[in-house]
Amino acid sequence: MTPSLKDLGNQFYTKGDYDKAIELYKQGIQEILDDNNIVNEDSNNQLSLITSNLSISYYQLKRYQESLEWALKSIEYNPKSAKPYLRAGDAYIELSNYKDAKEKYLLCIKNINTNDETAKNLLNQASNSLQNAKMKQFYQPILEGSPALYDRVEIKYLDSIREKALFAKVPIQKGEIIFSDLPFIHQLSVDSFKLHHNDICNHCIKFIDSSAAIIKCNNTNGCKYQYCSEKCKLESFSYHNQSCMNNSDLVLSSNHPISKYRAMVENVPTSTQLLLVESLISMISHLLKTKQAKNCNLALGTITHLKRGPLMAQQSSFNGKNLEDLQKQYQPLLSLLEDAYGLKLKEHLDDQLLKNEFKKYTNFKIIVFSVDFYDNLLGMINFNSTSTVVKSGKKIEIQVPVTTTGKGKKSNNQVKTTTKTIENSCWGVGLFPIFSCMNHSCFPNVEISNEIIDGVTSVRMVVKAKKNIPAGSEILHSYCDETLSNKERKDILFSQYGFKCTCNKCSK
Ligand SMILES: C[S@@+](CC[C@H](N)C(=O)[O-])C[C@H]1O[C@@H](n2cnc3c(N)ncnc32)[C@H](O)[C@@H]1O
Repeated sequence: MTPSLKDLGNQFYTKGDYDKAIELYKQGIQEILDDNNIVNEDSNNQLSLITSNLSISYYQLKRYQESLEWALKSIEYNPKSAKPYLRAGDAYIELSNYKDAKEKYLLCIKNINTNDETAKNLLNQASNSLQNAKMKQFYQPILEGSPALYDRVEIKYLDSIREKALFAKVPIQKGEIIFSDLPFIHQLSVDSFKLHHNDICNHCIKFIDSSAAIIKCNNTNGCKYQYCSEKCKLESFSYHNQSCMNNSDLVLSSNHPISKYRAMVENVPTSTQLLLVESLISMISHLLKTKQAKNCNLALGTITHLKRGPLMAQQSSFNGKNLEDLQKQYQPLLSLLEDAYGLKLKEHLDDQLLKNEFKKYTNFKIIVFSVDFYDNLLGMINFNSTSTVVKSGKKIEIQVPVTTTGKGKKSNNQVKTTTKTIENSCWGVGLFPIFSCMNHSCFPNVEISNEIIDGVTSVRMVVKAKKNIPAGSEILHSYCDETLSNKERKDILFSQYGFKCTCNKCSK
């Protein structure tokens, strides 16, 4: 049996000769049309298959408009076939039309009506592509909005395990800065705030020169927040507004729920993360009250797209702790946040949009004060946040305790102090929109820091190539110290980030 023109085309397609494949597919179409004066279902099905192949051939040649046109033709010939919708969706993605891509992927999924291996693969491909379209619809405007920062990277959805990932769009040389990212929200550590609130901008964490003008927070009633510019003051409004200006007694009153919350978290190892949760809840509440967002997710903006999951459930599966006990531990903190930032029925909830945010449970609590939401915020911070170190460039002297243990069984410990010279720096934790799309590798190809140029640091996260990175490669950094043992890395990655690393180094 002589092979059909379609089969011949397929042979050239497999060899990567797409031009020749296109030529043969087009001849094949003509042959079917010439042979079939009367259009019937069989010829239409054949035409749908061959035009779908034409679409993918043009796609391979990066001729996306033609790829789309042939995919749409293929759909016309057989609207019940699933694959042409996938082809059309893929072409729409390349043409930056994410809305139509989403629609076509959904139609592809809807049209899959068998359960064999090919159908399962197609379903998997279409589901991943649908996620990719949704993700791109959100991230592409951010990347394109700041080309100076982000024009060397792109974000793609990989699969249901690793989800989003960051890729190099161009070849990158070792040592080059690939991109840098400003935090969506940032929290200074308790110690850094105590030590530095007088010499930094509370929003951008820049050390302010003693001769420069300092802009104070509007609240004259004791708030220690200060800024280096009106812009920083304005930008901090969404998260600082409620914890300060609406509560003029806050700083003075130790009975205020916010003061109590801060006092409760002050000495726990994750204090900075728990303070960041407070800032996030403050921000969500502010945006809901001022009707700038319809619901918590919209209030979270960019952060909505960060990887989330319940941290307590993660921890209980890691160390066998009882989930309910863990949740009970957090309940007092949550109640304080609700007292401080809760929406009041009469004052704020006359609006249908906000009513939709109500928990259907008791007492008209809104979802933001449910333990599940709090847990998801903790998970989101755990999976995505990164520490920042901003240095002033100067050294300072601090007193550190020296503990001397006297002789004898019941001797008293005498605490003496000694002077230590340290680099004057501020520690914090931030959530970064693009940076947080980067996956982990135990063989990272980038290193991260807060240093833009020699010795000058800021709260901006700077991602530098550790090796040459070819265009199209995934950009990966290590979530833990790569020199740790396999077991140590495995434990950190699972307990903190919720995944089991499958790289060659970990599988040894
Ligand atoms: C900062 S996010 C990275 C972006 C993430 N892929 C997403 O879609 O948002 C961290 C999360 O990504 C996933 N992840 C990162 N690296 C991974 C890897 N090598 N293998 C499996 N999952 C990984 C884990 O779920 C982790 O908690």
